[in-house]
Amino acid sequence: MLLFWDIRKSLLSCFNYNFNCLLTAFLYLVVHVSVFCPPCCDLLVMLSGIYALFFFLTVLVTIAAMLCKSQIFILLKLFVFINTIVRECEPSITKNISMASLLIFFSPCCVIVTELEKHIPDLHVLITTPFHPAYVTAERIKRAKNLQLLLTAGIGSDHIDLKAAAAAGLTVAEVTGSNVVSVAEDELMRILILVRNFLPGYHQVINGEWNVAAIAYRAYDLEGKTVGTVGAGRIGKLLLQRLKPFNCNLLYHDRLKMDPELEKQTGAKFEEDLDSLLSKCDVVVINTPLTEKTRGMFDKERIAKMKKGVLIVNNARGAIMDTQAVVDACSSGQIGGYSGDVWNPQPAPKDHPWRYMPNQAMTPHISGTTIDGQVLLALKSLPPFFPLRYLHSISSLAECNSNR
Ligand SMILES: NC(=O)c1ccc[n+]([C@@H]2O[C@H](COP(=O)([O-])OP(=O)(O)OC[C@H]3O[C@@H](n4cnc5c(N)ncnc54)[C@H](O)[C@@H]3O)[C@@H](O)[C@H]2O)c1
Repeated sequence: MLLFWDIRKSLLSCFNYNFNCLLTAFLYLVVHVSVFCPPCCDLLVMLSGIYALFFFLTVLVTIAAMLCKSQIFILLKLFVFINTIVRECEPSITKNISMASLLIFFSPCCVIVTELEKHIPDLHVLITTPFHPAYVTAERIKRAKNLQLLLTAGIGSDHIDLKAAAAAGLTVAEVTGSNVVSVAEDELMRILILVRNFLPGYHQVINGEWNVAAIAYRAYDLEGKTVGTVGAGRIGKLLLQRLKPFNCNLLYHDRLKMDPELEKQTGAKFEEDLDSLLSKCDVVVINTPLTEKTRGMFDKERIAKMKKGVLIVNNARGAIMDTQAVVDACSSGQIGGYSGDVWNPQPAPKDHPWRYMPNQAMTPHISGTTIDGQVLLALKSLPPFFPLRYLHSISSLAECNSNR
C-alpha cells in the first residue's frame, strides 16, 4: 500500500517535470529533423505514436493512483487496529479471530449500513470511526452473536452502547492520544476565528463586499481574555500549552487536578466548580468525553450562567450540548459565537439547526483527520508492521500538498 503511494508520487513528478521536459525536447527534435531530413518524418511519426501511448498509459495509472489516495488512510487505520487487537486484547479473544472473519465498516453511508446489517451476525470484530460513526446500538450488539471486539478508529467510543457491550462481555478499544495535537491546534484556530470575527470578513470577500465596520465592531484580541477548558485531559492540556503565549487568563475544570509542574508551565488555574469557571470565561472550550454525566451538560440553565456573548468551541461531542439551547442562545446573543466539528447526530442531517443558526463556525467532523494526525495515528501503532521510513516519506506538508 505504501509502495503504491510512492509509485503515485513518482508518476506525478514524472508527469509534472520530466514529461514536460521530454515533450519539449521531442518537439524540438521533430521540427529540426523534419526541416533538415524529410525522409526521417515517418520514423518520427511512429515515435510520436509510441510516445503518445506511453503518455496515455501514464495518465491512466496516475488517475488510478490518485483515486487510491483516499484509501491509503483507511488502510493505515486498518493496520493500526489490527495492531491494537494484538497488543490490547486478551489472547483468548485474538486467537479465534482469523483475518477472514474480520469485517470492517469504516464509513457507514447508507450502502455500507445495509452491509453492516447484513453481516452483523457473522462479525467477530467491528471497527468503526467517530468521524462517521456506525452507531453500535444495543439492538445491533444483540444480533452480533459472534462479536468479540469493538474497535474505535480514533478517540471517543460514545457511538457504542457501552452498557450493552459490557453486558455482552465485549472488549471496546480505542487509540487514545492519537490525533490529539490535530484537535488542540484546530481548537486554537476556532478560538481565533471566533474572537477575531473572521468568518463574516471571509464571506464579504466571496460576496464582493467591503465593509470593515461590519466586522470590526465585534472583533477582539485574544490577549487579556479569560479562556477556560472544561476537561483538561490530553487535548485540554495541549490546548492550554498552545494558549500560553497569547497572554490570556487560563482556567480549567476537570475531575482531576493537573500535575503542578504543568499548571506552573501553562499558568492555568484550577476551578473545582464548573459554574464558577463558566461565569468568568470569555471563551469556553469543551474537552470532556461524552458520558452519562456530560450528556446535555450545557443546557439552557447552564448556558444562562455564562457571560453574555461567550464564545464556545466544542470539538468534544455534539451531545454534550443541548442542541436547541445552543440555537436559542446564539439567536439571542447569549452565545456570541459557536464553533466545533461535532454534531448530534452524525452525519448532521441537512436540516440540522446548527447549520442555520447565527454566528456559527461549524465544520464536519474534521479536526482530528489532518494528514499529520492520521500519519501519527499510524506511527503510534504501525512499527511492528512497517519500517518507519515509509511513513516518514509521506509526512511532510509540502510533499503532501504537491501531490494533490
Ligand atoms: N473532534 C475530534 O476529531 C476528536 C478527536 C479526538 C477526541 N475527541 C473528543 O475529545 C474528548 C477528549 O479527548 P482527550 O484525548 O483529551 O481525552 P482524555 O481522556 O485525555 O481527557 C478527558 C478529560 O475529561 C475529564 N472529564 C471526564 N468527565 C468529566 C466531567 N464530567 N467533568 C469534568 N471533566 C471530566 C477527564 O478527567 C479527562 O481529564 C474525547 O473523549 C472525544 O470525545 C474529538
